[in-house]
Amino acid sequence: MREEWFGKWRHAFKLDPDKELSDEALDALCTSGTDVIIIGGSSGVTFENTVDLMSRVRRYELDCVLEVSTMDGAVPGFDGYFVPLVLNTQRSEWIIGKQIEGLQEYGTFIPWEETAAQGYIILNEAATAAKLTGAKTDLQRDELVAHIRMAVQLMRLPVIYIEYSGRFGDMEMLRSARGVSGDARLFYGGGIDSAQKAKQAAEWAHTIVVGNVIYTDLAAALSTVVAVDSLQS
Ligand SMILES: CC(C)=CCC/C(C)=C/CC/C(C)=C/CC/C(C)=C/CC/C(C)=C/CC/C(C)=C/CC/C(C)=C/COP(=O)(O)OP(=O)(O)O
Ligand SMILES: O=P(O)(O)OC[C@@H](O)CO
Ligand SMILES: [Mg+2]
Repeated sequence: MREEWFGKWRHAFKLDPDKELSDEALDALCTSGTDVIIIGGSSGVTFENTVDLMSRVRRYELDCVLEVSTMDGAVPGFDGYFVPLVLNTQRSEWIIGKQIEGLQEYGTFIPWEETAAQGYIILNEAATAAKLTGAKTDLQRDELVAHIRMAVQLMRLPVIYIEYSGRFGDMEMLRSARGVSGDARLFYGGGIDSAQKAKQAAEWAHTIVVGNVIYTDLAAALSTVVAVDSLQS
């Protein structure tokens, strides 16, 4: 299997174009030793606020990739692109509908070597993304495993994203996910707001993603980078 452009990341900060971030905070994040800045959000993402944030991150050496979550927010110039598909919803528009519309619009311009699908499994009912997509968040362990087998073995998705955005998730669920993640990279995000939680999640996920705490407690956000440094992938 070829080495993917996201294949070595252990830690990512996710920045939301719809939220304010000072230059000082951005500097601290971009020089923290994190592997990548992911730009993405599930609401209020526009072309303008995405370009603005991208150009601010571009002042640093660090890779900067976009999770495309709205048609408006598909902006050229990133190092890589993720296209999310929500696997645990019955609403097909969030599995392939919007993505096909996106391909109709931008298909010719997509840098395929640096573009990958992410199989999202959203497990926190209070997350904006869960409400937006009508995700079935109360999956039992065997249902989770079946979703991941579907994604990895049948759909051959390169990334599985266990999403608890807004709260720290069930690490036993994450452990089960890792057990069947096969050749896919397993991303985990949700409620990581300390070095200890970062370590716990990084025990099972290939890549941990830290989002909301950036905007409430920058020092705590920064402490999550060092916590993963000391672990093997
Ligand atoms: C040259 C050029 C134009 C380049 C662009 C190339 C490119 C790759 C284009 C893609 C075109 C395309 C396929 C577009 C489709 C876009 C689209 C609308 C896809 C649907 C995505 C989707 C399933 C969205 C649902 C929500 C979701 C899963 C978002 C992911 C991010 C996320 C969960 C962020 C967390 O959100 P947050 O706001 O922080 O949430 P909380 O409030 O809970 O914290
Ligand atoms: O914002 P938090 O809860 O850290 O979650 C990170 C990320 O998974 C959001 O998509
Ligand atoms: Mg958020």
